[in-house]
Amino acid sequence: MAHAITGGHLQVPNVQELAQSGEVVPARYVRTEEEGTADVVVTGCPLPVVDLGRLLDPRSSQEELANLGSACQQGFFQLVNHGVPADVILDVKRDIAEFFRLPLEAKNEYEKLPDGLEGYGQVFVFSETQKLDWSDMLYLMLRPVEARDMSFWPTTPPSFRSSVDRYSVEAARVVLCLLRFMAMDMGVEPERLLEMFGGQPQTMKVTYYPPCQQAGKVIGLSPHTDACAMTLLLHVNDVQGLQIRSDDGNWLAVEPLDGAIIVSVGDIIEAMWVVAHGLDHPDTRHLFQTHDVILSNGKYRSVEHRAVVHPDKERIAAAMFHQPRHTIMVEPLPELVKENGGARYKSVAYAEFMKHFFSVKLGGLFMAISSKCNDDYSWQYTPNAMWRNRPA
Ligand SMILES: O=C(O)CCC(=O)C(=O)O
Ligand SMILES: [Fe+2]
Repeated sequence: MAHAITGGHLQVPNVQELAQSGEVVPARYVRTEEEGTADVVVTGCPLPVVDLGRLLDPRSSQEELANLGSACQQGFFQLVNHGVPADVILDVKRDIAEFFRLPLEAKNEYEKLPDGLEGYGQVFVFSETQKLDWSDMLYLMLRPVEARDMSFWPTTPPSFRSSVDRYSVEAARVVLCLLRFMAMDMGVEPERLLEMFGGQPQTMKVTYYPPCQQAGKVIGLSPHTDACAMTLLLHVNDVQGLQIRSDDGNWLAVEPLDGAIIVSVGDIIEAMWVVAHGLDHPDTRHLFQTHDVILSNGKYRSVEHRAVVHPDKERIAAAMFHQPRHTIMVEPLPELVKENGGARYKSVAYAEFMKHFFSVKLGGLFMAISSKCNDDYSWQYTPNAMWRNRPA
């Protein structure tokens, strides 16, 4: 099943080795102007800042909640006072950086299998002609804990596993906290939203961007939105490269505050917001009957972003992706249905919802992402339950 779904990722060269060889950058990595090298990049635009300490403090919570809501509508923000102990962050950064310094043979002990996602290597290469990203990655399933495949977890440096585990716990805590406040901002019962995130599926993708002599001609990570509910992004070293698409089509270069964690709203939160409020959105409109669609004023956004590389410095970024439970039904939250005059919506299995959402958005890429879930989480397609109409 997983094989049929992923279709297999094609083997491509290790980019770190390629960079070290000093050879001319192969044509498959070189982008044209149409492929983004001529895009306008705007610097010096700070991302919104959300203060978790202020959210948690009853004296400032209300004010900060409004700030969170507006940051989520922009899609990206930096989280300060997140409460993740400094040593947890330092340890995970140090161990990740050390892993990528290992010789190739040592890193390849954790090599990704051709039809899998987890492990060390390159992902999402489906065609011989596709342009390639100037990066390697290590991808691990972190939560639920029983879904971990330890054969992909490095044992060098020796503290790698415990550092990642400790950071995973902290990231999950922060996400739970943010979800609770997001629910308040959306006007839905926090427990109702949190229930969808029980078990808190979490994966980590560490991306290693080697320096590149032709940095302006390659892309470290192609433009995309995150196929998850919420991402926490940690800059493992001090080299910047994240860029966010602004409404006018230009790229905003992100310069995070010291110690901040970058949070991005993923496609699922955007979709849930769509479902919760019944927004008329081109990506999901086909999931609803026309008469089910009710327009609403605002929404959270999952914003396109990309990563560029530095001419002479390596860059490492660790993204923690958070998902809802895989067994949920995506359906309008009852309180909002009530608020919206008892509108009728279809309930749809999360798996099917995602399949449709991403087949529109990513041309099927999601199916690759979900493949591991099929094996480990008993991801169920229940075709008869998918499109049932709910009575008002
Ligand atoms: O490297 C970065 O800053 C971005 C990483 C990212 O967007 C991702 O892993 O999805
Ligand atoms: Fe991303």
